[in-house]
Amino acid sequence: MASEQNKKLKLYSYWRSSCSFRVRIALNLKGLKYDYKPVNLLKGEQSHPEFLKLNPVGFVPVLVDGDFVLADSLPIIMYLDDKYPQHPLLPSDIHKRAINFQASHIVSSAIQPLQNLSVLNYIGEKVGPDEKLAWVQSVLRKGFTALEKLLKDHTGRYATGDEIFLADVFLAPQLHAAFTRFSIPMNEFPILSRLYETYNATPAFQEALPQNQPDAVQ
Ligand SMILES: N[C@@H](CCC(=O)N[C@@H](CS)C(=O)NCC(=O)O)C(=O)O
Repeated sequence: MASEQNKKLKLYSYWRSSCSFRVRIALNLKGLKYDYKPVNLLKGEQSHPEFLKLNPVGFVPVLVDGDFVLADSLPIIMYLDDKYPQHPLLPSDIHKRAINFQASHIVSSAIQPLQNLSVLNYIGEKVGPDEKLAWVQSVLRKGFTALEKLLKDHTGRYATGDEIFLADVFLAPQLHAAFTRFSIPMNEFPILSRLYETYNATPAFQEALPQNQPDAVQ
């Protein structure tokens, strides 16, 4: 039954999309196989009419489970967590659970939307191409400073203790982008840097890395 269900899962993803990367980590943690459907954001495939039928807002990721179509990484991950209980992504302790949501939301509302491709293209056109990196770095530093403060009383091997939860699924892609693409020095953020090293040594995260996806451009 489980393997029949797994065959139906399709993930519309772009290799460098941090939001897609979150879902890939969740799928890997739960041991779910899926068909990878590449959407080339640089070619504007997210705005093609066929893709807009799946997600009218024109963003990856989109999960298709049989006839059910779901967009946006948080609802997708929560759906997977409800449907596939193996490796729960939310702790049972209500405070730890709330901290997981807070950390995830810092990434998904105070960082990622401000450095999305469409925002950077707009800044590049209206303000100037040289301003893009400075803008992203200021957004990352503000968000990461908040995350360091939030996590210092909760962190263990992973963000909120010694088990992998939602906060880790959201943090890993953002840290990867910051440290590899946007030249944020790792030594500015010691807790986040340590977590980043741990994620890079954890198979479910390694397999979800951008460079390990079928549409990766090396
Ligand atoms: N809240 C959404 C955001 C989705 C999103 O911003 N996706 C980006 C890639 S990480 C995208 O498709 N960008 C295309 C564009 O800006 O045109 C989620 O978490 O999935």
